[in-house]
Amino acid sequence: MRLIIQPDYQKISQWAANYVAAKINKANPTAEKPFVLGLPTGSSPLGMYKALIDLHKKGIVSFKNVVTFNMDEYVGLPQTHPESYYSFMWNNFFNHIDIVKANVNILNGNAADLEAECERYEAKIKEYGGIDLFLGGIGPDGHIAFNEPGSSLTSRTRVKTLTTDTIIANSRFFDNDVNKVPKTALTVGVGTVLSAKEVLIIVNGHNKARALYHAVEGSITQMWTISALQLHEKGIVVCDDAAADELKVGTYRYFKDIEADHIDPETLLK
Ligand SMILES: N[C@@H]1[C@@H](O)[C@H](O)[C@@H](COP(=O)(O)O)O[C@@H]1O
Repeated sequence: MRLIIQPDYQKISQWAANYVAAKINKANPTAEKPFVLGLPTGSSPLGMYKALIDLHKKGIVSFKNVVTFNMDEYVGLPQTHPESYYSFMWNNFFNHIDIVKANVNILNGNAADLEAECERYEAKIKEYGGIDLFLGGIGPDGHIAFNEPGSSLTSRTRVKTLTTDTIIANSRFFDNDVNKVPKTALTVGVGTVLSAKEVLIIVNGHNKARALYHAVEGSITQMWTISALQLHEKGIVVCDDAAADELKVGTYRYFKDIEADHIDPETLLK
């Protein structure tokens, strides 16, 4: 696992955006062979989306031949609801770049048959030959997508019941009213994320420090589903100093030291 520690949120957002843009450019995608990107919602990736929009506006990256698969979606929330992940993605990212609408894939939380919807999603990812780069954030309890504590580390896309912790955390988007937060969601599995060729996770803020500790220094456990990233060949975590608060000083210095020799993705964009 690579752990990139940056001083603040602005820096991690820019680092992640540069990395994504450099990957897309390197792949030189075409309509026949698009670059397949897995995408998260939440506050963690917002800065990266802004930075990617900026890179697009400067003509540094194009999403024309990029296919996206979102991680998750609430069940039963109308697509047009301002807090649906569909609205989030179009408002915060897709409306501002040159993505082709048909290349955007978001789970349909209003499908008549939710299980069939999940199977369709996995099959479609396979049709594209898998996800090239899966981006993500984590919850304070270490969940990735909506893979709550106790989720199988080999799970695939399915319906999940949200924990009280997640419902409380996400109520900030629903007038702070837990009763307005959907109780279930469709989510890719931990196994779906781990099947991607590469995974990049953004972690910021002190409230994620315990989760980051479990991700980096803890044992692999279903109770902190992000810890499964330790099994991935190419897992990258980009975090800010505040999120690194629970790491051992030695761990912090170790990653700072070995990352010092890595190429800054910004240089790949010039
Ligand atoms: N399903 C999403 C996750 O994908 C996200 O990582 C998490 C953290 O959100 P935030 O980035 O807002 O802290 O929230 C939700 O539960």
